[in-house]
Amino acid sequence: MAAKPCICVEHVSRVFGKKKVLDDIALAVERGEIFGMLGPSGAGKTTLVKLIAGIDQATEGTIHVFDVKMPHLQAMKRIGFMAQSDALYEELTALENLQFFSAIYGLRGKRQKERIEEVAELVHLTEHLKKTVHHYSGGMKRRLSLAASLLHEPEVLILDEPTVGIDPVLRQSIWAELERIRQQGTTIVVTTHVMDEAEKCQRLAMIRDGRLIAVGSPNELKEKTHSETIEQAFLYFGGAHQ
Ligand SMILES: Nc1ncnc2c1ncn2[C@@H]1O[C@H](COP(=O)(O)OP(=O)(O)OP(=O)(O)O)[C@@H](O)[C@H]1O
Repeated sequence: MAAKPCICVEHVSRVFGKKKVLDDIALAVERGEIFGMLGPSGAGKTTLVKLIAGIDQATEGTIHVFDVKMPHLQAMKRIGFMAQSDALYEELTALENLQFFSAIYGLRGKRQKERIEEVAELVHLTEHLKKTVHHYSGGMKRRLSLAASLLHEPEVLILDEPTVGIDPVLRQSIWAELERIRQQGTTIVVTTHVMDEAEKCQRLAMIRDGRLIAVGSPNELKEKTHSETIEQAFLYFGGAHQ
């Protein structure tokens, strides 16, 4: 029997006022895959990942993570979430921020120190930990947010545009790291606008105007549409061929 999906989204809609931002979304994310969500600005990607992370609630439909109906506090402790806007304390140093977040996740003493060193190294911020976040560049804040989401080694990692404002070299090393933690069994959901990042995902969901227009591996999506690039495939599914 096939293993149950790690994340199961069934008939999910989200309405804000009169606007249906997500419309009848159904998808399943397998354990240990990097699952990308691709779509233009305003498509509904952030809204969907917030529902999966349990920080917002669907108007209709259900979301299960680890077989638990979201939102659920215990399940949320096993999830790492990196929001699009950095939720950092600007007046504190980077180190104090990481200490604060690790305390929330229940990391203390030696383990806390070790994890802070590991995640800081990973995002190349070791030399800058004593700086006040207020003095950080946009890219440094993104890297610090990513480090914070990794502190407690979550089983599911949800990243909303993690590499915006990050230079290409560091972007590559962050993706190499995501691949490494995936191989250790972490399930990763990531939203992106960047086509070469989409290629690095095991599977992709293409989202437009709150609807799921296609799901599959990058190769499947390209083959199905006789496209050479993910961008062409997206345009095809979005109706550009009609
Ligand atoms: N709290 C809210 N109240 C009202 N409308 C909202 C709210 N949150 C999101 N929306 C609307 O929902 C739509 C989808 O937004 P969302 O941020 O999910 O898109 P996105 O695909 O993540 O875009 P981007 O790539 O620019 O981040 C937008 O039209 C947005 O204005």
